[in-house]
Amino acid sequence: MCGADIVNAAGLSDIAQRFDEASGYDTAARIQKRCAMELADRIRRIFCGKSPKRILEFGCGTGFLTAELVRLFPHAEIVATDIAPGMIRRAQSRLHVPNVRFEVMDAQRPKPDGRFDLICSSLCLQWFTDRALGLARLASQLSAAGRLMVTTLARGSFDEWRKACDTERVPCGFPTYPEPDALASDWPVNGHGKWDVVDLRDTPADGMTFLRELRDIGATTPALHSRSAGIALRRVIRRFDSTMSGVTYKIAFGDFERHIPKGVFVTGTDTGVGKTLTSACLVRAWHANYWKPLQTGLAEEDGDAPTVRSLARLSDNRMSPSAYALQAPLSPLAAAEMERITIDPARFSLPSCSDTTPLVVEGAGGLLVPVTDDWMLIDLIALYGMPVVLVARSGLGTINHTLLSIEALRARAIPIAGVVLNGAPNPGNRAMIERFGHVRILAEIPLLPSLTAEVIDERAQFMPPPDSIFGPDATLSTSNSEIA
Ligand SMILES: Nc1ncnc2c1ncn2[C@@H]1O[C@H](COP(=O)(O)OP(=O)(O)OP(=O)(O)O)[C@@H](O)[C@H]1O
Ligand SMILES: C[C@H](N)[C@H](N)CCCCCC(=O)O
Ligand SMILES: [Mg+2]
Repeated sequence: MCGADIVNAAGLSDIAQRFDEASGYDTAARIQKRCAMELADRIRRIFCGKSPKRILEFGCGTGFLTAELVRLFPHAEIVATDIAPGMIRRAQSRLHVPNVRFEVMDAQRPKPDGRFDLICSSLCLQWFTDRALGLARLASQLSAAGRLMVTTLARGSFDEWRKACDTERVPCGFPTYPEPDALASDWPVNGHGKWDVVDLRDTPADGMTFLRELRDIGATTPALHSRSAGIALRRVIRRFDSTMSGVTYKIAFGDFERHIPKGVFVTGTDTGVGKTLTSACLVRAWHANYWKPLQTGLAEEDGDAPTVRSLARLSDNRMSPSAYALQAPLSPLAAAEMERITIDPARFSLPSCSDTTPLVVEGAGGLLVPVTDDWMLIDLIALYGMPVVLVARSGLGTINHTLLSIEALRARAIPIAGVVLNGAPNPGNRAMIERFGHVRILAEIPLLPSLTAEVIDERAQFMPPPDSIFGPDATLSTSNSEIA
């Protein structure tokens, strides 16, 4: 049950309130139970004997799937969430096990909570108002090869009811559920997903029972029970009862696996801090490809890609065009608004890269730079999951900026490869950042007399070897305690 929309006096969204009041859920939810069991069996087969360490379930309802997860993975840490507090209370009353933590959460805005090896949900996704964005946010919390496994309603669900409504020329009141192709296009860009649709038949006693049971599970939509629909509804029920023998649920089973490409995301404590310079050095040192997904300020400059191409002597086939190339020297959101463009953050597919050719991605400005009304640059970094190279000035003021940036990255469990200090060497600041940031200083770039390809050739020799970032003994900083 998900989907923050209109919020009532109790602070519950409209959808949350309906599920909060769905008192008869368990008895009416025959299909929900069958879906949860089938999804659990698919999860069992995918993990075949191995147990995910951390599991996030969203839209847990009264805990059908949660109970199966506990049975399958008794030693996993399970975080079971739902947008409706009433559902959480019922699930908690059903499941008293130490390895399950129940939380009220809107799955469309999942709160950062580390990495999960499995994120799963049964019959909740259909309540998302923006499925692609919601899935991208959830997939950002998957571990390196983590799985996102869900069920949702697909086109053709309740067609028997729709036909009765069409015959009686009455609006059917159900949303138009997506075709499998539409579902497929909503998979996040940080991995590979597939869907398959299974028909589940349900045989409620009659049309009135069908509607009442939908209400009992909180799954109805306002149009079905508005006053004015009363008379017309009785005609539809008569039509349904006289022509139909049951209801089909087209259940789409989704299975998505995260893939973290071999590369780094170069971000900084600020704009103008040396991200492009560092990117050019890394590209040169690693023979890497380069991408600048979000470029602004083209009214005043050529942009970072041409700069990296020239400084790192990069051929065109080693670069990809920016997803958005904007004129104003502003944040991507502000620059896009000036051009009446809406940035779609869930569709930034990474350019191809390979194990032999890593990818260097450069951000725009610092971490909390707005890209859309509810998507920051740091969310893009979390989505890709690549280790971060944080570029910071070397001089006074950098300790605060750098530790704040590290704190923001840690809060989202984004791995940090290390910090590049740019400017006149400052051993004191370096020591403070290492000591309080628990990060490696990957390189120090002094003030350079000029920026040429020859200077970059020379500086590239001081960059860390790729194996120290991507190899089996890579030391990425993932927590304040130590360099993992
Ligand atoms: N160590 C250095 N020595 C000399 N010039 C430098 C040095 N570092 C950066 N610069 C210059 O400072 C300016 C900003 O550097 P750069 O473009 O790399 O910053 P950035 O973080 O990529 O900025 P943006 O946020 O716009 O992408 C550039 O003109 C660059 O040539
Ligand atoms: C224009 C500039 N060079 C970058 N491309 C964009 C920097 C955005 C910074 C937003 C901010 O933190 O105030
Ligand atoms: Mg730059």
